[in-house]
Amino acid sequence: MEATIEVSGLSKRYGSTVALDRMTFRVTPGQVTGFVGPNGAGKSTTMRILVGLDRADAGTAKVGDRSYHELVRPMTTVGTLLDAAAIHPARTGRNHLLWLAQSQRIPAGRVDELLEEVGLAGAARRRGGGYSLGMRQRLGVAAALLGDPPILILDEPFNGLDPAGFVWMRDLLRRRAEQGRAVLVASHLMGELQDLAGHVVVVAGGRVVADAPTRDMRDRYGSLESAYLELVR
Ligand SMILES: Nc1ncnc2c1ncn2[C@@H]1O[C@H](COP(=O)(O)OP(=O)(O)OP(=O)(O)O)[C@@H](O)[C@H]1O
Repeated sequence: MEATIEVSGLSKRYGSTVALDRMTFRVTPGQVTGFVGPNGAGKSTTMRILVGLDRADAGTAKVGDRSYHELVRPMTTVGTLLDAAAIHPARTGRNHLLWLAQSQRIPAGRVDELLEEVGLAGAARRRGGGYSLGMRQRLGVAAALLGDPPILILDEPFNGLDPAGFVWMRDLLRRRAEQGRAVLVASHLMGELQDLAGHVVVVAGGRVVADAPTRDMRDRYGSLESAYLELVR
């Protein structure tokens, strides 16, 4: 299986709202790809469709050459962080991960390994409902990494993290990309992405307006932020 994400001619409407309008791009392994665009541009909708949480009206969305529904143990192909708040408030962080691991036949030992890696070992036996936003985010990352997937799809992974958390997240994403994984990161943090992402897909109004190496955008516009502001005007 090739660690790629492929979105082709993806269209989606919610009533009279056009969320996606023939969205098309490809994410290749070995680098972080930034996914940027104004509020409502269609980033989350694209990601939700990629991981089977929503259905497109037209077009295809593939992870590792397959649509999400065709994956037998999806968490071993694609790790997702879309909504960090999506944890059962009464369940402990550790039980949340254990339950996910069990559903995918992932060894339980992996859970404690990951709790350690995301810095939640000390809070693992506390209820998720009492977690701060940053702690939920860390738990969400642990869930995404559980199946050691070659593809990661993360929506605003820096949300709620403290400064040390930023450094940690940056290193984690960079390392995963260097290992040859495909890493798609939606974010509004242009400064962060300028350093982290090798490639950027800019979207507006449900379609791609630019798809280029970050270096090219920086060379042409001075910074990723200037490129963004120019491109989505
Ligand atoms: N479940 C839904 N019902 C109705 N409209 C929706 C739904 N989900 C998304 N939309 C609409 O689709 C469009 C794209 O939204 P989407 O959440 O994908 O944007 P986004 O790029 O992720 O924005 P943000 O940067 O604010 O997260 C918006 O106009 C939004 O209002």
